[in-house]
Amino acid sequence: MKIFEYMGKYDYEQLLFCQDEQSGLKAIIAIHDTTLGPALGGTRMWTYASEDAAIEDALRLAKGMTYKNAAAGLNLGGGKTVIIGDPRKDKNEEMFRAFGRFIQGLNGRYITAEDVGTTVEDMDLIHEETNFVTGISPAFGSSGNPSPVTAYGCYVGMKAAAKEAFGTDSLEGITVAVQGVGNVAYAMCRYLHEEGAQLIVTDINKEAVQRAVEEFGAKAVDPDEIYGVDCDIFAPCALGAIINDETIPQLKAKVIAGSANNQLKETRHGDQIHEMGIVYAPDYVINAGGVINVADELYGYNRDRAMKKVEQIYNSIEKIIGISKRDGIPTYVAADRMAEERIAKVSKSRSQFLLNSKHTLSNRI
Ligand SMILES: NC(=O)c1ccc[n+]([C@@H]2O[C@H](COP(=O)([O-])OP(=O)(O)OC[C@H]3O[C@@H](n4cnc5c(N)ncnc54)[C@H](O)[C@@H]3O)[C@@H](O)[C@H]2O)c1
Ligand SMILES: CC(C)C[C@H](N)C(=O)O
Repeated sequence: MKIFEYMGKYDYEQLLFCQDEQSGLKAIIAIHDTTLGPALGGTRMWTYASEDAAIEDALRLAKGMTYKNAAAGLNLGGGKTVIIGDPRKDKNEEMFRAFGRFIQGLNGRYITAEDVGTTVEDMDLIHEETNFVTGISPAFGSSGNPSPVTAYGCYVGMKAAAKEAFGTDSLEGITVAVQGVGNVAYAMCRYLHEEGAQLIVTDINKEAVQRAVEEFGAKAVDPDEIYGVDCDIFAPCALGAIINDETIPQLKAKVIAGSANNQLKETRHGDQIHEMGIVYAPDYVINAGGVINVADELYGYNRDRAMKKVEQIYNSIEKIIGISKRDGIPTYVAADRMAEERIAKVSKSRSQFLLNSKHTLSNRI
């Protein structure tokens, strides 16, 4: 991979490779943009097919966090970490403590939290070495696992998208096909079930499927079948790049609204679903509940305040659909514009000179 070429193309600030022989830590921290503030983004632990695949994932996810944080109105930039390894077998205390020390070395440029493959317990270990970590245990006055809050944000965002497609935001009697019933989707399915939606689920983890079948009366299908099932809403809640050339022709849903990051394999796939009349809730807008929740820790965690902000995801999705219709552009473009405009405006307002302790004039203060 031509790393500098890629970083230059999308204007990344920094990419760090962190290695600790004793614990087996191999981590890649990507910082995309810190115009709005320190980069906040989770740590993913995953068995990547190659080092290049891990680097690309870290970079793509970090950029997504820049847009997510900007669109959510947070004063935070975008970054992400991937740890190469199997979260079921390769974790140990030393690994997360070593990782915490690397984060501490960045002196606040990057703040981490949970993502796929990492847990509150892992964040607590990182917290032994640095304060630049969120999503730690409620025992520390923190917000804990972000997934249930992400799920709530997805649920309200899905309702806003449904209103556009079906004329009502009630999900009663609506059929939702859910890909991946892990931490976020399990909690999201509970909201959907309570509102009377019919669920079709799939997961590569049979126990996760069984739980959804037993608790929510969901119908189970094989992983390859989920794209083509008869449904009103498709909710991608596993990994990225699942809106692609193979899956789009199979889709019967009128709405795509789910928690997965980087759902569009390429931007042209966003154009394609727009032309098909599918209402797409942009991934980083609908799944911002978790980051909104953990970011509140930076001010001293207040759950009511955080949940009020998460409720706003409904309005954000409505606004983006409005811009998309007004300007005749796909929703993913409308969301990108919203985020980019905010970053550009803040960048401009911060361009004036401000004296700090390092400047030659500082002894005149
Ligand atoms: N956890 C959060 O707060 C949060 C916030 C924002 C975005 N997200 C994104 O939402 C997605 C889900 O996150 P999560 O925390 O629930 O992760 P998770 O690991 O708990 O759940 C993902 C589920 O998807 C399943 N899966 C993986 N590949 C699959 C496939 N090919 N077909 C079907 N199922 C498959 C896994 O077995 C797992 O059960 C991820 O893309 C994550 O980045 C999560
Ligand atoms: C900060 C975390 C809650 C990040 C989360 N995994 C996301 O992708 O938004």
